[in-house]
Amino acid sequence: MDLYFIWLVTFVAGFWIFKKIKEWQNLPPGPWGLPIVGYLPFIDRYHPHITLTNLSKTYGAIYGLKMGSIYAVVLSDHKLVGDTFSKDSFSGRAPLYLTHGLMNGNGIICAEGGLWRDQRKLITSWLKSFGMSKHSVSREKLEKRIASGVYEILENIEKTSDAALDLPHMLTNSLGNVVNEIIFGFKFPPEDKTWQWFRQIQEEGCHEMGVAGVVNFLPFIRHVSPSTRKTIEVLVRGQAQTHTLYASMIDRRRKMLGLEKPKGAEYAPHENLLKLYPNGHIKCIKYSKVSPNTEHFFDPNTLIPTEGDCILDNFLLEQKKRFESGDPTALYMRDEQLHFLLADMFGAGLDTTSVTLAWFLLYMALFPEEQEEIRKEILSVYPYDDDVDSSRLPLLMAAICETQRIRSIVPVGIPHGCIEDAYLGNYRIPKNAMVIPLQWAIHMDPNVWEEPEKFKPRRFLAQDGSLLKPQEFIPFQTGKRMCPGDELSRMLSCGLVSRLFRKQRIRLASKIPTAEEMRGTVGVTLAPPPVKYYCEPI
Ligand code: HEM
Repeated sequence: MDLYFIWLVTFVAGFWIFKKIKEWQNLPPGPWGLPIVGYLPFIDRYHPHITLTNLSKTYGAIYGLKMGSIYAVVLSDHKLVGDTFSKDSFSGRAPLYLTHGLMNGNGIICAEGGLWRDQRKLITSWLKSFGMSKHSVSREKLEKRIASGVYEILENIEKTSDAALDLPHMLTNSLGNVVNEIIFGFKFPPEDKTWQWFRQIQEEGCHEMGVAGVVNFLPFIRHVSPSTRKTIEVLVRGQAQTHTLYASMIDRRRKMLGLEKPKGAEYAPHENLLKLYPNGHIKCIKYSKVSPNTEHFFDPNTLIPTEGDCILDNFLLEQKKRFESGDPTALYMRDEQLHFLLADMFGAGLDTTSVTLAWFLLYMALFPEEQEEIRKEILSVYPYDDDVDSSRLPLLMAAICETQRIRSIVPVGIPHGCIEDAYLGNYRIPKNAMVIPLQWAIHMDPNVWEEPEKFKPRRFLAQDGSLLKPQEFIPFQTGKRMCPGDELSRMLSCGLVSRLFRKQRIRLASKIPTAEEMRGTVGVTLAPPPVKYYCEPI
């Protein structure tokens, strides 16, 4: 009996070890790491995309490595990214602490499964109906909204003659109001304190999320590192603060539409936030890791409501419909989800577009001859100040594409999560693996792009002068979760730059950034060095 038992245990253990070795053998190749932390200590904290790109030169277009508690698979070939991200198995999000832990799978960026599919369908169709598709009837209306935001910037520039301007900051403020109209249905008044506060929370949040990178992979770090604990505190409080602002916008927009909050849609913190200050004012506190906390009171009635369609109204109307009809998917339309969705749309839409434009302005100031050529194109196609169509300005669009290639604003890409055990070719990808589409490696591959470190907008032009879209160019990624705001961002960038360049010539007021500064600063996005500009009227 004893012998039989020993034999059975040995057999089961042997089988288990054999199975594990087989599984391990089928994983993609990759570097060894240390126990617990994996390869994390060897990744350049400030330029992780460079370390990962260098590894792809050793291990190939697909490799795997342990990053703390997470197994990551890195893809550095556009075709592999396309094939992988078109599969349902890879449509999840990586189980990172900051995304899963802080967002709880709410919103759209961190959502998965039924919630994600439902919200993505809604967002895509709403964006289209607002004019964000090439042949939409409402496109003209959207162009006009964008134009009005741009005039605000131009007026501000004209007012500040001869001064060195923080142009990216000015652009973000005005662009932000266009995005605010589309998402919330409100604009902030010019120079509004609460708008600055809201932007600062967003900017510091984006920066801190990058800095806190390691906590994503080793969540226990927050219990031992006071600095990481403080970062998380700032992020959590910042989130609560912005939710206060959303709560007041939701309340006001609901009243404007004459809607009641459906029973079952309540979000407890929302109710409490609005009860805090009976006169309806909001206490806006700015928690910071780098400066003392500040506070001010905000009267939501100062927000300027807009006429056009917005995501918030569409959500509220859909919410009413689903709750009234007893649709089981009403579950996806609760106020809690709405708060996270608004935050996602604002963050995804504004930060990405303004960082892209900030890099673009910098390259335009560094390459004045390209700036002149682009201006010539704008003035020849649109001699009068008309609504602009990006397809008629190929050189301008080529320069924007080249900016997005040479400085991928999300250089490691936005990772996906593997929702079930799956295979890529012969490699086994385990459930919960993080799949990284390494944009930097793809956009800087010398086998695809000649002299990849050189800024050459014309690489995006065909011989007949039309705009080329090489398949290796994936700033918005590809597949099931591809950015739904790509067309909006093109419309915003083109609408803004074409009007700015027709009126102003820009040049650097700060000293030329060093090669090191031109590498950018990694947060959620790769930010350019902060520089100022002179604008000279044409
Ligand atoms: C230059 C500007 C932009 C860039 C480079 C960019 C890039 C990206 C990337 C790389 C992703 C991840 C896609 C994936 O997971 O496979 C993404 C997702 C997303 N983007 Fe953008 N984006 C930009 C502008 C916008 C704008 C203007 C909006 C809308 C207002 C927007 C809304 C979103 C949303 C909602 C998602 C999440 C999609 C999902 O998880 O299903 N983005 N974006």
